[in-house]
Amino acid sequence: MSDTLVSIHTLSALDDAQRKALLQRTESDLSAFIDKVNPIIEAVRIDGDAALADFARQFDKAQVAADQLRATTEEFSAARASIDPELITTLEFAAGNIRHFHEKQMPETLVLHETHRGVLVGDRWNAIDSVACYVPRGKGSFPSSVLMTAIPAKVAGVRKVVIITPPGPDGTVDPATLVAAEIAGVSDVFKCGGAQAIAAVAFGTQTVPKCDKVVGPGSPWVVAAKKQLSSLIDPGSPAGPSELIIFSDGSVPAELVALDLCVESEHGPDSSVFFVTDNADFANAVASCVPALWSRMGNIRAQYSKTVLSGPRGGIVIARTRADALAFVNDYAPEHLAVLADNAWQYLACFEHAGEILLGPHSAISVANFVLGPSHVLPTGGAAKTTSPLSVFDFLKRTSIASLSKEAYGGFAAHAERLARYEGFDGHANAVSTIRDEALRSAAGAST
Ligand SMILES: NC(=O)c1ccc[n+]([C@@H]2O[C@H](COP(=O)([O-])OP(=O)(O)OC[C@H]3O[C@@H](n4cnc5c(N)ncnc54)[C@H](O)[C@@H]3O)[C@@H](O)[C@H]2O)c1
Ligand SMILES: N[C@H](CO)Cc1c[nH]c[nH+]1
Ligand SMILES: [Zn+2]
Repeated sequence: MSDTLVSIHTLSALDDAQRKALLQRTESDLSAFIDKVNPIIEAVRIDGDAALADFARQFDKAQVAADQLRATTEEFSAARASIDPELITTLEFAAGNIRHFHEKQMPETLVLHETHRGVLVGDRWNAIDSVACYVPRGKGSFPSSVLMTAIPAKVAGVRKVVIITPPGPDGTVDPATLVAAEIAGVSDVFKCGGAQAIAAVAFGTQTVPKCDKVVGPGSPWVVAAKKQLSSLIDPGSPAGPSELIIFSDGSVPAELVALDLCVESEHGPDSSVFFVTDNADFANAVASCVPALWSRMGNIRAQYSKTVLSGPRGGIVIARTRADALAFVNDYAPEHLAVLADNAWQYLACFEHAGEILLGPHSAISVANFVLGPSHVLPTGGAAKTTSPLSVFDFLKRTSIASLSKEAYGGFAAHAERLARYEGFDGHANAVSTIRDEALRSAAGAST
């Protein structure tokens, strides 16, 4: 049994600075990563594929020749042949649910409202041209992230969807990642990861195409590179190290909370995972269940989980009152929020900021991570205060559409002219003055 203890943070005992520190994530201060990714970005800009091959050797311990960065059709076939057919069935099950959820999310292509007689205003939605989906492979492989990024992009209608993912030491892409790409309908998979992969799709290299946007989760190296390259490529919302807050009033077994604490904390030492409650006895019961669960995990995963749950970015937060507990969760704005309570729906209105809210003891975080339907790519680092989960809307943009009839025009032109004159724009004003009326009249006369 482990002698590591789960951190207990008593909210009422913290001063402002300590409470603020509890809200910090690894990605709250990226300066150390930014210093290191800048030369990587520059090398890819100058040397393209050759730099990608060098960095694969350096960071992924992989031998990938500069002219072999693209996964071949033979590699796709070999990947399919090498994995358990039941895993393929599961990937297809997940893909079906993800596709279904995102198809339901699609807006009407053209939405128009008649705000005055003869005045039509509205929105037209259409897809962006190209997107790169980053699929991590540092502390594990993530075929689920292929499905969670590429399927919403395809449903939205993006013409060019590519995948960038670090090669393994044998120089190939993780086989389930390739099969997931095939299931998602993506055939362009490139063997590059980390900051260098983000630079590759931002600049374009001899092999990797320049893309309009990059989405997908990643380590702080990836998040830092997205930030540095945001003037060249749309970096989407940050999806950095995984985060989870579990809220419970104590109406479920303590072991359930402990099980879920071990979910996102096993991603890596840079994750952030808390159980927040106002029930101190229940908190202690949860803390005492966790070590037995660590002993049922592999060494590396248990070590990551211990590091997170016994450190400053994890453990149990005990609030004096229910309102204090809920306020802490909203200040934190977690990526995932699990509400483990018998009557979980009663708390929904209390939570304003979270990437995802899972209600009730059967809405398991692991089900949502892998197969439920909504994307597991969610805003981290507090970005859930202003941004949303990855969805079809990340791959769509709106254009305002408007049309005025001849009859409606008159009711608007004089007002427009008045404001134009006030703002000092003669050209604008003339274009809706009697000069336009005369031009329109003479055009009408010419056509009769
Ligand atoms: N927020 C979300 O939606 C979401 C979803 C899934 C996963 N995640 C998170 O994604 C992350 C995945 O991280 P990962 O490490 O497994 O894979 P990763 O692919 O993001 O990172 C590995 C890459 O980082 C680069 N790297 C490693 N060490 C480096 C160094 N010293 N200098 C420069 N570059 C270096 C290498 O290029 C390597 O290929 C995890 O933190 C996980 O929690 C988040
Ligand atoms: N928890 C991740 C999102 O934060 C998703 C994931 C994929 N695999 C395991 N977990
Ligand atoms: Zn996870």
